[in-house]
Amino acid sequence: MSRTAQPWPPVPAEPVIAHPQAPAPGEKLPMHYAECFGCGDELDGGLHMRSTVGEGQTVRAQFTVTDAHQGAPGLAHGGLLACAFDEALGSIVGNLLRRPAVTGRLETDFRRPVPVGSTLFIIARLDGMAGRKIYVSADGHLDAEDGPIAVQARSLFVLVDFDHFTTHGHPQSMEKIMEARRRKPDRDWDINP
Ligand SMILES: CCCCCCCC/C=C\CCCCCCCC(=O)SCCNC(=O)CCNC(=O)[C@H](O)C(C)(C)COP(=O)(O)OP(=O)(O)OC[C@H]1O[C@@H](n2cnc3c(N)ncnc32)[C@H](O)[C@@H]1OP(=O)(O)O
Repeated sequence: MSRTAQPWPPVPAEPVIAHPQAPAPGEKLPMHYAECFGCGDELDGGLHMRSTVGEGQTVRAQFTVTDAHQGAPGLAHGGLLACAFDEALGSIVGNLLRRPAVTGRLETDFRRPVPVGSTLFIIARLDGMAGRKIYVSADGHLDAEDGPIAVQARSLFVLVDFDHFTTHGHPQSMEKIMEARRRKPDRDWDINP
């Protein structure tokens, strides 16, 4: 397989227009679900990722690799690194568009080993949209925002209705999220706008 860059987005795409009430640059993003493996605080072995909105339709997320995240001894498991990118990319779509979406496709390039104890500084960006398809990408820098790039990812998210989660997931878990959001109405989602 060639490492030559393929065109991205892979189809003609429009710029993404952020929601008028999207969080502003500098704003810290809350976890979206306490039991989320990526950002939730109720799972001991989860990634416990935290993110902040950056300038120019970006989100900055950090993932610190622990012993719970190993593949080879002392090194992060590639699947967990992909998970960290899924979280960061889902976070930029969900928070800047404020519409529900799911990952349709996620591709990763692992360029350097990521040791236990290191922190990946992930910068995710919105690259374009075509109908329900949202194209996003991210770079993961090792141990500093300007550190060497260890992992890169490109992803397609597909906008869905809230029914997606109640039909295919656990309606009671969805209710837990909605209840938390009712307590913070400024963070309410546009449902089928
Ligand atoms: C999440 C909680 C929400 C609560 C809100 C709180 C705030 C949250 C804020 C932020 C946090 C978010 C953080 C989360 C991060 C993690 C996200 C995940 O890991 S999501 C789980 C993994 N993903 C799945 O489980 C999807 C499973 N797949 C599906 O359900 C369907 O395949 C789906 C919805 C993706 C598409 O199905 P269709 O029937 O609706 O639509 P069709 O027509 O098939 O696709 C639409 C378009 O997309 C293209 N497409 C779909 N999949 C593609 C693929 N793999 N490659 C290329 N194109 C694809 C198709 O070709 C089509 O394109 P054409 O419109 O015809 O041009």
